Amino acid sequence: MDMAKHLSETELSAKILRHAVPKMSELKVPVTPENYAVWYEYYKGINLDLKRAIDGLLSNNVAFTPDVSSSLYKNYILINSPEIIENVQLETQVLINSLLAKIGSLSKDTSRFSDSLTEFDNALKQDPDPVVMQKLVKGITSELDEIIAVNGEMDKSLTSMNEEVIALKSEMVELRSVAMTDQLTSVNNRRAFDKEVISHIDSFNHSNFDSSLLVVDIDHFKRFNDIHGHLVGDKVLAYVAQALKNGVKGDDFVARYGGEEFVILLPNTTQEEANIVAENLRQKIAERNLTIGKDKKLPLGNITVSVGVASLKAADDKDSYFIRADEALYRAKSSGRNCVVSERITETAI
Ligand SMILES: Nc1nc2c(ncn2[C@@H]2O[C@H](COP(=O)(O)OP(=O)(O)OP(=O)(O)O)[C@@H](O)[C@H]2O)c(=O)[nH]1
Repeated sequence: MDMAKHLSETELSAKILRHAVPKMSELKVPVTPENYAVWYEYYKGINLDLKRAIDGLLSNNVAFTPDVSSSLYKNYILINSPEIIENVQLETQVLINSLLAKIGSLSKDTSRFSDSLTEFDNALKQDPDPVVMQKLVKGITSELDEIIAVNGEMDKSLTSMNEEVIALKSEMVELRSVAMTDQLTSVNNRRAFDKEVISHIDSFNHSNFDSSLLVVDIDHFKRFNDIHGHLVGDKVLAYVAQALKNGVKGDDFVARYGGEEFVILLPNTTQEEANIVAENLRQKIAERNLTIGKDKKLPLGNITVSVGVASLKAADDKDSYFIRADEALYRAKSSGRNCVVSERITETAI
């Protein structure tokens, strides 16, 4: 085989090492620099006389005794290419260094293997004792097996860690949604609104767009509680929340601000457009005659809401924005309820 073709020096050294060391071990040839030089040259395929000699020995099943090895070294290496020993040592060191660099990036489980390689590298530099070299090669082989096994385990634990992370992520998403949802009405809660309005104002400051805010309050809600009890009051709250949610677009953000008060953030909506949205919501809720009881025969009467509208201004923060809409709501209540009032005090309907 001619390994010298198409390979870089390091690739070639690695390839030769992978063939030479097991073969030497199989033939019980100690891994000394001299012996390794012989087998390195054999697998490199350039020293044709040496190749012929070894192939002849192999096909005749001749044992590679120390004498046989020594005469191969003297007759085919020392005579033909005495510089080969130095080259082999150099190339082997280059190979070991590149292996060390690769292993350095793996886990600490492989650090023992890296220590063994360093030891092997040092031994090579110091004209080593064959017995020590053989022991080192054996050690490296068995540690390599161990690393392969450890890496298999590592793969498994990485997979299960990955699964745990995915499960944890979905739990986090669920928890986040519970933390941001009003349990009674299933719309966003006050905390979610505060977060949303802050990021909304932040985007507004970066790229000026229209934004409007509705504050919606159920009229005389106390009466529902007083006449029908808190449980019916809760149902009315849930009904109004869903009516608001169903009455706006996907980008609009409906939240229960507290008690019987809701807020709706309308991105890309002018105040005039917001007035129309608010008026539509008010009408839809007012039109419906709610009934309660087992067979839904007990009339609950009409539910009405009052709405305050404000539009976002450059100097606004979340509080000033809300306060202007809430002041408009206060005026709507003062004007007789069941109406929409914008911050410019333009009443649109009763
Ligand atoms: N059932 C129920 N009632 C609530 C809840 N939160 C607040 N309330 C009640 O909502 C009522 C609000 O009453 P008020 O603030 O006087 O307002 P109102 O009766 O709606 O009157 P106006 O807003 O002036 O039209 C109070 O009776 C609160 O107890 C809730 O989660 N469930």
